Amino acid sequence: MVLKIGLTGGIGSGKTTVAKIFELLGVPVYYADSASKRLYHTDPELKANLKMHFGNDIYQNEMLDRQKLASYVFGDPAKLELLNRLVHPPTIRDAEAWMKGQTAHYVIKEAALLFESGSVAGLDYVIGVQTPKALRIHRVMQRDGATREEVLARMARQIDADMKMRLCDYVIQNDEQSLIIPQVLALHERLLQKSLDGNTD
Ligand SMILES: Nc1ncnc2c1ncn2[C@@H]1O[C@H](COP(=O)(O)OP(=O)(O)OP(=O)(O)O)[C@@H](O)[C@H]1O
Repeated sequence: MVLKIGLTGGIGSGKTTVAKIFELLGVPVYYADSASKRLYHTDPELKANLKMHFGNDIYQNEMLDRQKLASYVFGDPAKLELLNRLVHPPTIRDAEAWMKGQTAHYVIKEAALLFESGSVAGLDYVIGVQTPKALRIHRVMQRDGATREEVLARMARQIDADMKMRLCDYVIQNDEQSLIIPQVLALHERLLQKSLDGNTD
């Protein structure tokens, strides 16, 4: 059976880095964030909803003006929540359609807001990537050229990373003392076995 696996973690925890290692092992990975960016342009219902709630001018020649949309939701939790409520359902549907077409032993859906969006429903297991907050802040500042305050503001919009880890079935440690490749390999073997056994317990 094709197991459906979620992969999540706090901002900058290393979700994408871990997902790329699974991809090297031949595991198909759905990246929810980049999928939603595609759906902004390709999903007619989402486009209509965004125009209705945020104004026609967020699209210029049918291309989303991401900066304008970001400026509308920045610092406004209610508008950000509305945006998430509009974007998550089509992304969940898109992920489900993508998963149905896969034939691997297991597939991975990588999503920062796996629990917040409700998209955890329908998944067999969830893997969390756990990284100390100070290291996450440092890595995102380096990766994005962002200030500490900008990173902290992004983190404040997600549920606490440690709480997320308690909701996961498996946790990969991505601190400076741990190597992630052996952890991914060990998990890969376990998940292959579970798929072969038809086991989702
Ligand atoms: N084990 C590691 N050693 C060194 N650098 C790492 C490690 N894991 C991740 N990084 C780096 O930390 C940064 C954040 O990692 P990554 O982009 O994978 O995190 P993410 O959880 O996908 O982030 P976001 O939530 O912002 O999408 C990247 O620049 C990545 O190269």
